[in-house]
Amino acid sequence: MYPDIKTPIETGTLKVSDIHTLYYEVSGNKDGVPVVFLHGGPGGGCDEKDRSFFNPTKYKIILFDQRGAGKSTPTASLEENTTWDLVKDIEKVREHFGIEKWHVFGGSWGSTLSLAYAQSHPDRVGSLVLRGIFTLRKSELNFFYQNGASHLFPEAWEEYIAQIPEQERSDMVLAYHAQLNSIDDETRIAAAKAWSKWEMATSRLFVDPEYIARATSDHFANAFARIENHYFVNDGFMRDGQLLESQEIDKIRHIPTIVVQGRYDVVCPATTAYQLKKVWPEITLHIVPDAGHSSREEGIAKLLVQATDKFADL
Ligand SMILES: CNCC(=O)c1nnc(C(C)(C)C)o1
Repeated sequence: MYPDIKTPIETGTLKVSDIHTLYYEVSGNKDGVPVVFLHGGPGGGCDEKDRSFFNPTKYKIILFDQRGAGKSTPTASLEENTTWDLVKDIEKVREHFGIEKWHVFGGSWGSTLSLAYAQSHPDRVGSLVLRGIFTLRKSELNFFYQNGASHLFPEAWEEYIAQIPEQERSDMVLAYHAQLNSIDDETRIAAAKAWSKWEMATSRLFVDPEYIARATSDHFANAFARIENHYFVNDGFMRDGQLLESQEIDKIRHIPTIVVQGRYDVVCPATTAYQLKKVWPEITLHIVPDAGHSSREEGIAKLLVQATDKFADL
């Protein structure tokens, strides 16, 4: 990855609805090739290291926290917070900067949102760099939150289900929804930490205690868990498999696209990236043999930077 960028060249806020105001920042070259970074979760917010996937001399690097995430306000708000609200927000950010067309970069939920945005506004997307493909199908949610990843991380799974009474464990996403929306603060925070810890404990090939520690900060866990769960109980506000439908892919087939996928990604397993390649053979798909889900895994980060370097000169 490129060296850390500790200070953006510009930060600001953008009011996008009666309720929501987004935090954004610009790094790199203010007159450079524009790229927008779409973070994961949903609800995960941006991290300063996300600036380093891009050559700062070539790119105008635009990061923003999606509704309710990171520094956007109100924190963890679920009102007017849907996939299609976020797609409209991306257009509002683009128009705010007076950009005609930009590159789009997203991993995990960020890949979901990148696909939804590109299929809604294909003429605004110069290229796509995607990581850990997630299309929010019921089968994907079932694998990670009900019966799949649980067989690979039994210790972390035991902690995740301990939060839920046995009689409610047949639908973990729904059971967590009740606790994440409880009127009792303690219940809400405990559920948010347990939900977030499950994801952070399974996001890397080698479990990273520091990475997990981030999940247990109240502010992060609250937004991450509540917003993720809200989207999942609503099936991402999409038809099951919508983003992979051939008529949807036809809208973006022409867009240069590179996908980087960890072989041992248990959060967003490689099967979805493979399905995307089957329906969209024009994409370049890299499956990294020694990586899990995180964009910071060495093999994944290296190929992501190779991809952004390639597209900078498009
Ligand atoms: C199912 N959600 C996976 C996702 O989008 C995601 N995983 N980790 C993240 C952060 C890096 C933003 C914490 O997002």
